[in-house]
Amino acid sequence: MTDRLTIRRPDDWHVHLRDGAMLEHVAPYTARQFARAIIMPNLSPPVTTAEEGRAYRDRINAAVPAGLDFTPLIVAYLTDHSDPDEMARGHAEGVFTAAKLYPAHATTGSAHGVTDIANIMPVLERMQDIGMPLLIHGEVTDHDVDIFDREAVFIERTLAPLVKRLPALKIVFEHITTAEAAAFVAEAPANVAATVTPQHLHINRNAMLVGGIRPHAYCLPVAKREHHRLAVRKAATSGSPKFFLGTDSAPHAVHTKEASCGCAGIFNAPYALESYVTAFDEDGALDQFEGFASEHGPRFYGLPLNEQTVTLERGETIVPDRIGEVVPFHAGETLGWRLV
Ligand SMILES: NC(=O)N[C@@H](CC(=O)O)C(=O)O
Ligand SMILES: [Zn+2]
Ligand SMILES: [Zn+2]
Repeated sequence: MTDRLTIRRPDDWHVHLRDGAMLEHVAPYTARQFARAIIMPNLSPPVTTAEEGRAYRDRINAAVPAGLDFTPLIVAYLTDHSDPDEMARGHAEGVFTAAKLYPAHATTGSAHGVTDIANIMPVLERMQDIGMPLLIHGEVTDHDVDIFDREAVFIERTLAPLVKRLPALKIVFEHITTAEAAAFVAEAPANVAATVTPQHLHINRNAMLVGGIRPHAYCLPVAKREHHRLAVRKAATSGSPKFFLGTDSAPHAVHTKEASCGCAGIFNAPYALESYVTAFDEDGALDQFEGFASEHGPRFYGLPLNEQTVTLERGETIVPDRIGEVVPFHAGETLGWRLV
């Protein structure tokens, strides 16, 4: 039995650090574990220009405690009015690592998102030409589609046609939650990959709804049935280079979650590595953890692997009920691994 695991320092390929006081509060948790992170741009207002991206990067760097080695990778928020030249300029100047497609009104902070993918086709064509990755919140927003089906329907209606139309575009299907998504990505060409969150490895929809409604288990895409959780877990622990770590840590103040209309998002940053490694351990896949956490992501993005290491060991991690104004994922639980 492995009791200690030393791996290359991981990166988080999908995280919400927010802005202002929340940024100050949450950035240290991400920076102490991860060397780099893809920072989601769904601020209000969203990060749409290279100039806004640069200013946001400065604010993030100022919020990271001195002595922590951490590089934020900034992402452009695509709107119906995004300009191919502005995207290409931001990418060439090293501000925008990627661009994010939020279907309008699909999730938190997506009101300025794209109403029809046809509106951004010139931008996507340019991104394909310059090798700039497209990150996707993959859910349709049609009112006649059940919330539990929105990811699978997105594959049929939007993602599969997009991959056909722009076969060389680098695409990350973010925070996958279904067997359909895991299968689609596994069978797609090498330029299509996916991130997987800790919550979608650990919980199914019962966690949200059994014994009372549990707002801190609510995020988007919403957790699905158990067979979907198992399929996502199998993909993550398979060793396939198409699946990599992206926490989707999405902090919301407790009063905005525990409300008649609560916000979507789970704050998992503080114990992200302990949470992931627990799932890999349960599946007898500790030997696949370094690939998932530290190698597949940088290889997909064309970035160097980190040279520093981190060590995880078997031992108790007690997750507190609250961290400031935010309830963390696994609140009140004890995890069987700790970050040394
Ligand atoms: N995942 C979530 O439930 N919420 C995210 C947005 C997102 O990633 O969809 C947020 O910004 O709060
Ligand atoms: Zn999302
Ligand atoms: Zn997210």
